[in-house]
Amino acid sequence: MADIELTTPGWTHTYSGKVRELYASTVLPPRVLMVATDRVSAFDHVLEPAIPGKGELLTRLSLWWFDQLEGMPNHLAPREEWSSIPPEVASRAMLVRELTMYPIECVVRGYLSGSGWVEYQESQSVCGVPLPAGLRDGDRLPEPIYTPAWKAPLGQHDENISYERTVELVGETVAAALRDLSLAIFGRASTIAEARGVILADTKFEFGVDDDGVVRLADEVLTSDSSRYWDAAAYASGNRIASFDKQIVRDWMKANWDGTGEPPALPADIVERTAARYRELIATLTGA
Ligand SMILES: Nc1ncnc(-c2cnn(Cc3cccc(F)c3)c2)c1Cl
Repeated sequence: MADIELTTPGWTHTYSGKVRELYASTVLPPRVLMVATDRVSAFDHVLEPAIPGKGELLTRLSLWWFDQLEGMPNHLAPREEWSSIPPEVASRAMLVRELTMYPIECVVRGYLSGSGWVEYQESQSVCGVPLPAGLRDGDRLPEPIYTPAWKAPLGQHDENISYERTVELVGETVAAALRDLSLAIFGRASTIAEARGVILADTKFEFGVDDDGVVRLADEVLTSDSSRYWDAAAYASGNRIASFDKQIVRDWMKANWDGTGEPPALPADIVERTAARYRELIATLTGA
């Protein structure tokens, strides 16, 4: 896509995700530019039109969380290098160290919802993790559970795998580190979010390793694209669908698309309500 290349020299486009673009630096030491677009995806489709400001809002959220999670090595490049970020994408880009990424989506669930609820009804377990009987949709789990997935090549579905399978993929030491880091970060993020009236229901982390062997938290972190956020007050009063993430879009799609062919365009009010929800989440969490 012609408009993918940056006008600022020194960057080569390397990856297109559904809603993000990756570029490799041709001049700096091994650095990667992660650019978030305003595109929104649901049900494995990129939807039209884009959500104005989404890329910037989710980038600000990631950066805020990286700061909150001090002590956890991450992939952000040193701040003094950030002046090299192309101005054309600066508000929605992160300059990061190039890592060797682990092929594991480190999913942590603190609540039962989405595909987890469907699976629980059939097997009283989620991704092979047995759960107590009698849980209802949206219930908080007794303890957060780690339910990894194998990171399929872009465009394919990630595949839920057992912890034992992650050991086969990355070895016992790294598999244990990814699990323990994911659960620890989820615990800290949940506490920070709940102190601000927001429930972190579930999220997905990705990690990589640098040339010195340091395991670093990578990719986007705790954004409304990689996580489910709910309003704690609404949840407490029994409203289990007041979510801060893409639920507005998902619900509209479910009501207006039979899942075949190209999805319909989102109406203007859905676009605006979704943009407002993203702004509200960032304001509630970061205060900005
Ligand atoms: N620090 C890093 N070093 C090397 N590679 C990555 C890396 C690779 N893939 N992804 C996910 C992705 C795919 C498509 C577009 C995106 F913006 C992001 C992130 C990272 Cl974060």
